[in-house]
Amino acid sequence: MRVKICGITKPEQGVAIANLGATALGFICVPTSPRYVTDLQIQQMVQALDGLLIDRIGVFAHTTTEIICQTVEVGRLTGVQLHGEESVEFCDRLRQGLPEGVEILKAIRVKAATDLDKAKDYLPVVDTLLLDAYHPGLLGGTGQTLDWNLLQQFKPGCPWLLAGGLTPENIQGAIAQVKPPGIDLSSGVERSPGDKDLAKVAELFFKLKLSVS
Ligand SMILES: O=C(O)c1ccccc1NCC(=O)[C@H](O)[C@H](O)COP(=O)(O)O
Repeated sequence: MRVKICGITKPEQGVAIANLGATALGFICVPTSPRYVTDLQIQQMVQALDGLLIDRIGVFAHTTTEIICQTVEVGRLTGVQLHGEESVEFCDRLRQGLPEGVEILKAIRVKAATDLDKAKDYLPVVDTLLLDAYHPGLLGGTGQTLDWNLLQQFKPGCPWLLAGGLTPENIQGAIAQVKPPGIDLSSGVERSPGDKDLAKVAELFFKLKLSVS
């Protein structure tokens, strides 16, 4: 299963989380976030990951394709997550500007079943969908779960990640109920915003092993 841990701000925590079994790390490139990191910080964190096989995803919202492409280059990112209200056309334009092979993930903040229909519009222009909880004042990292009952029939025809309020405590229930191909966690494995709790990350991977065995 794909496991993305998002909101990494410290090189040593990124390396430790990669070694615990994460398949992707997320770096928040949204200046209003308490987990925001600059291009240079991403560069240093990615350098510390050299030799480790792990996806490196920049998380953006409401910015320009030029800024995204620059961060991808400076930070040697393997993927870009769009976490705002980016349109299908924007994703298409971004694809033209990105180097070949860079993954595009589109986050959909799910308030109602109609949001899942909207998700399908992005299929021609993105590689992966990420379903997150809707919050009126925050874009992400909210610690809130979405209504998993809405996802019983969600089979978009592309890879997707379940996000929103996942923790070592609720992860087994989420997997049993939703059966997502991948998961994304941030605040559920943190001491404070941007400061990951490695004991919680280890507990997460322990619970995941129990879920698949
Ligand atoms: O995490 C943030 O601070 C953030 C800010 C602005 C846009 C996106 C953001 N996070 C995106 C993520 O992928 C989080 O992992 C996702 O929202 C789940 O967060 P959580 O509910 O805390 O597990």
